[in-house]
Amino acid sequence: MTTAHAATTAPTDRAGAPGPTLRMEDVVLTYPDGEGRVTAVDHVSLEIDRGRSLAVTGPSGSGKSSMLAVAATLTRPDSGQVWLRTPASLVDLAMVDRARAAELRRTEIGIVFQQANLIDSLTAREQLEAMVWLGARPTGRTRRAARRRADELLDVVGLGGAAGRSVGALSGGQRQRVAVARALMGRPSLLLADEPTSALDSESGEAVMDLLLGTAREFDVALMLVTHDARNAARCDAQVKLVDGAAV
Ligand SMILES: Nc1ncnc2c1ncn2[C@@H]1O[C@H](COP(=O)(O)OP(=O)(O)OP(=O)(O)O)[C@@H](O)[C@H]1O
Repeated sequence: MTTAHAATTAPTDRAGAPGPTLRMEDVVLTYPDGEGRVTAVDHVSLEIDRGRSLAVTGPSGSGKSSMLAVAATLTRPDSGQVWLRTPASLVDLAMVDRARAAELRRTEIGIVFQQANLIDSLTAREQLEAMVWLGARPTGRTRRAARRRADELLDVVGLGGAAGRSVGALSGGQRQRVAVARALMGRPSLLLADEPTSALDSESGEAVMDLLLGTAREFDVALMLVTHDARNAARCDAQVKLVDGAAV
């Protein structure tokens, strides 16, 4: 079994102790396929430390998105452990129920997909603020805090001047930068990005990569990047290549 590392510290098993932010151990994921099952992830292990980045590469159908879906709590693996270490807890994502998974996706796990999936009628700022309303009934204080955080993050992604513009009026690259800002709203420990630049021209794609790698370092977030682009993969601290679901 090969373990891909974007980690510098030894794993330990206590919350609060040093160790990788994400540690996936011997993960297996299968899907129903006619009478039988297809193995999408085949005994894969990997680690990512806070502030570090890991690229998951491999040919089409090799299991990259499935691996990310497991780390995102969107799919539960058949077996294996998926340890997420946050400042407050150490949790096996393979074991959490749907409600806890949804809470973790709001607070500890930021996700960016190929398409930004924004609500066009909202402004960039509202798009980010909506992340907070999903978790709690807004009060005056949480409203002000959400607005402050949204504006800070829009500044970080270079869209401070566009906070009040409808996202439907933004370019593809700008929309993806809003999606990155939205993924950071909950102050996540883990940022997951699935082909975040493949719908963009090379210049916008590079800007989004700069942003993802820069924010991972700056905010001490562990970044998993699914990509088929060798240049993007080479910019990450480490890489794992999947072939037929297995790390090679
Ligand atoms: N919901 C599903 N039901 C059944 N099989 C699936 C499902 N999702 C993925 N698979 C299968 O699992 C395997 C891995 O798919 P996955 O999408 O993870 O690969 P990928 O490397 O991300 O591919 P791509 O680069 O084309 O997006 C493939 O054989 C795929 O057909």
